[in-house]
Amino acid sequence: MASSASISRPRFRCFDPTNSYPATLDHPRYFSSAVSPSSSSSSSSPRENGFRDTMEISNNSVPKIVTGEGGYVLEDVPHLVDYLPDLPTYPNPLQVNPSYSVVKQYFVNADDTVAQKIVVHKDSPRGTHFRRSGPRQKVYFESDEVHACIVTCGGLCPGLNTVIRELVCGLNHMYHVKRILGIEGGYRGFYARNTIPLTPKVVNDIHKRGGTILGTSRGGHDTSKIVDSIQDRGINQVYVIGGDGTQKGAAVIFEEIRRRGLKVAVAGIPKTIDNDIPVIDKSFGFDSAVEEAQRAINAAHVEAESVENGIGVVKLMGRYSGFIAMYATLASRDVDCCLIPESPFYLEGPGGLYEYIEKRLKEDGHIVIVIAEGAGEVLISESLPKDEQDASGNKVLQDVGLWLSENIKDHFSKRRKMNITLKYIDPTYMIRAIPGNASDNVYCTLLAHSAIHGAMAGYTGFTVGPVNGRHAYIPFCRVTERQNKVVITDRMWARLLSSTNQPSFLDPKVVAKKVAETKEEDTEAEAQLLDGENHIEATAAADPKDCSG
Ligand SMILES: Nc1ncnc2c1ncn2[C@@H]1O[C@H](COP(=O)(O)OP(=O)(O)O)[C@@H](O)[C@H]1O
Ligand SMILES: O=P(O)(O)OC[C@H]1O[C@](O)(COP(=O)(O)O)[C@@H](O)[C@@H]1O
Ligand SMILES: [Mg+2]
Repeated sequence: MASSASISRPRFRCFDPTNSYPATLDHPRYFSSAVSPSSSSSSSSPRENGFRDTMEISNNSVPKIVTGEGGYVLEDVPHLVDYLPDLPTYPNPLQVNPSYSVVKQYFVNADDTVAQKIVVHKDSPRGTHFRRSGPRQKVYFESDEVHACIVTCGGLCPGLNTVIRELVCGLNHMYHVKRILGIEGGYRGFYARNTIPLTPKVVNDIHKRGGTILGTSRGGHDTSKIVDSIQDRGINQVYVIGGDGTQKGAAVIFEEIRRRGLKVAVAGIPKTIDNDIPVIDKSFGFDSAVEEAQRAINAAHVEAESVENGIGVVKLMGRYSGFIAMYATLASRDVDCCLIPESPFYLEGPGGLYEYIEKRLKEDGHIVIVIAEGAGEVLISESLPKDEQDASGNKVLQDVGLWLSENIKDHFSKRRKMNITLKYIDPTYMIRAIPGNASDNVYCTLLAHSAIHGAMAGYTGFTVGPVNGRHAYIPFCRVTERQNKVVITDRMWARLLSSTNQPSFLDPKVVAKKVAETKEEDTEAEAQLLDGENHIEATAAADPKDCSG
């Protein structure tokens, strides 16, 4: 728990192993939840800057938490020296790189951390922070010592190839790394497939293509075989691009590497078209997906308004989180109803979907409905029970768009005896297969560079990503402990409801319950900043979560 800033403590220095000067934080407490500050065995490890007594690092991989005054909390990421204390350091080659050496303050200050919550009240605690990403003065790898590998796992997402390209070019151009391997076909590729040597020439124009040149897969995460392969090949930097499942897999790989005491940095780059990874502002590929979805929505609208009682149904991706559907709806303005997993709906009776469709048909002559693939799960599983999982253990969903379309047709044609024309469009895989758009491509560069700087600086067991617009290193556990979801008691969903004029499908009692639940268990979700909003509540005190379990 965060300590009160008013408690008198000795003044410690916060050790940043990658800068030649010590950082200072007022009254930080460096501890792990499993090992008390006084019992840490690595605290006597010699450090090159001589600050070995200023902090304590656990030998166990538990959250590294620094607390400071005013409810300040730093949720730090692991570093190779946590378990390999005597590693030598080298000057960062960027110091003499003509492109970078002229950049004022190019190197990140050791004290820089990024606040998770930026809307605060006068007396709010300062709250959770993450280590700011970027190049450090010192690195823990010599350029010709680095043997990096890149793997892509899980579903496709626009921008995957751009991240691969930027990792290869960034490693090569900034740090002169020559040995970079592409692992084919996801995690199982470490032990069951060939590798591809990656050079800037090989990846030069792959960002113009959708998919991943490395291939991907679900399942097949065999930790010891993967780490054996890393060890056998002499790989010492592992760049893992993937979603929540992939980041969980990367966390286990990191733990095994740490257990074996290997000098191998593991960096995660979060990939999810669904935008379901928490903490980060948004995921790459999301903007591209929202943009591409406009074409399908537009087609549905054209079809629907060209006929009498035209109904257009568009299914968009979003297994558990309806961000693509919500943002595509807000962007399009042609959508009359958006259905997402987070907001339950019902078909029959007053306030139900059928009633709303009939109203729109009577008033406008047509209606466009966008439905996220995970919406209406309860309804659909009541009528079509199915309990399948994919190789990664994700639930295999039924086609909710088809189910909804059949039900609507049945209701209006057979029961209401209305002459309707319904067109169902499922553009999901067409959307997922496009290359990243311009803004995603720039974003992918920043993610790749953050990951490279972090690994070169000896950080490990981290995911990169922007938090309130500033790129940070986030411990794996923070991005895997829960899923990012649309908060339907938030203003963005209210904006959507007012833009479509659709019913909320919720009665006031359910809304009140949702508000209470949100406050209790999910204050962080409110800090998601896709809409630039941040809701700081009195309950959002600096209380670092122990996500080690
Ligand atoms: N809890 C877990 N522990 C280890 N590996 C996992 C875990 N969950 C998923 N994985 C692995 O991560 C990879 C990608 O996961 P998946 O859920 O398919 O996609 P995504 O990473 O996009 O969520 C798969 O190879 C899967 O075996
Ligand atoms: O058909 P697949 O490859 O299993 O993918 C379907 C799933 O992939 C996604 O696009 C992304 O999921 P992941 O982030 O887990 O890869 C989901 O929206 C969708 O449910
Ligand atoms: Mg996933």
